[in-house]
Amino acid sequence: MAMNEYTIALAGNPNTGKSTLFNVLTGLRQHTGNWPGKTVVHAEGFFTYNNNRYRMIDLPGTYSLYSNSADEEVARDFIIFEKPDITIVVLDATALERNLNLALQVLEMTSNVIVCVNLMDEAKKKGIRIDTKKLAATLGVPVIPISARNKEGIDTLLKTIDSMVLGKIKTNPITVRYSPEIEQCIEKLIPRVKEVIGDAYPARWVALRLLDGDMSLLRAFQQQPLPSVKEVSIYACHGPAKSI
Ligand SMILES: Nc1nc2c(ncn2[C@@H]2O[C@H](COP(=O)(O)OP(=O)(O)OP(=O)(O)O)[C@@H](O)[C@H]2O)c(=O)[nH]1
Ligand SMILES: [Mg+2]
Repeated sequence: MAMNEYTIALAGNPNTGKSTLFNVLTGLRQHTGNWPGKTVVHAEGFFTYNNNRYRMIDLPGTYSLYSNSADEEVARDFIIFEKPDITIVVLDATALERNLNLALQVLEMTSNVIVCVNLMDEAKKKGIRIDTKKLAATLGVPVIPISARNKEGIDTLLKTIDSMVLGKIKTNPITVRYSPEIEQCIEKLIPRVKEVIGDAYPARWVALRLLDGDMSLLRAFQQQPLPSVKEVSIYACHGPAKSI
């Protein structure tokens, strides 16, 4: 029987152990180091588990997925346009608050997310305790504590990946709510966004990016085989125009 192939993207802040996890899962030797910005373009590797084949993409480490740098655009475009079956967000257990920012951004983009809280060994040494069950309930996606360097938690991660691609795990990602003014704009924009780009992209996230004036995202959309997104951008900048 032919194996199904699924794509998994690894996202996270710089230096959280993404490449270390990539190497553990794929058996490859993607270069790792303890300084930020190591993975510049994404690397690809493969592994099989429970009769499924997985293509892993090690995305560059970023603090956000707006359009501040080439790295952020690479990571953003992969998640939005390549639509990985699963995005694993790798967090540093010793800097959870800062790292969760990126996790929330990914959860606005896709619901197929597994959060890995890495460097649990370091957190333990520092006396940091993390209630991963509570975090999972709050975020609405699985949260797995791991130590990639010590290969701890990998079995649970693999089982969770397997359950997710088989549809046995239904996620319910938290929705970040903004000020009433912004929420009103989002509400107005969403139907227009859906009209232009259809259901293939997360409309709420696109609306938010438009409200932020993210021209780089518009350019990325214009390179996709889609109707022009000009109308939506005009709407985002000036409110409802007569011609729309
Ligand atoms: N103590 C400990 N160190 C880890 C663990 N996982 C990774 N590291 C170390 O953290 C450093 C960064 O790891 P990388 O895998 O290069 O991190 P990265 O997220 O790929 O970094 P960028 O590509 O720059 O975004 C390396 O020195 C790793 O050995 C872990 O579970 N525990
Ligand atoms: Mg890396």
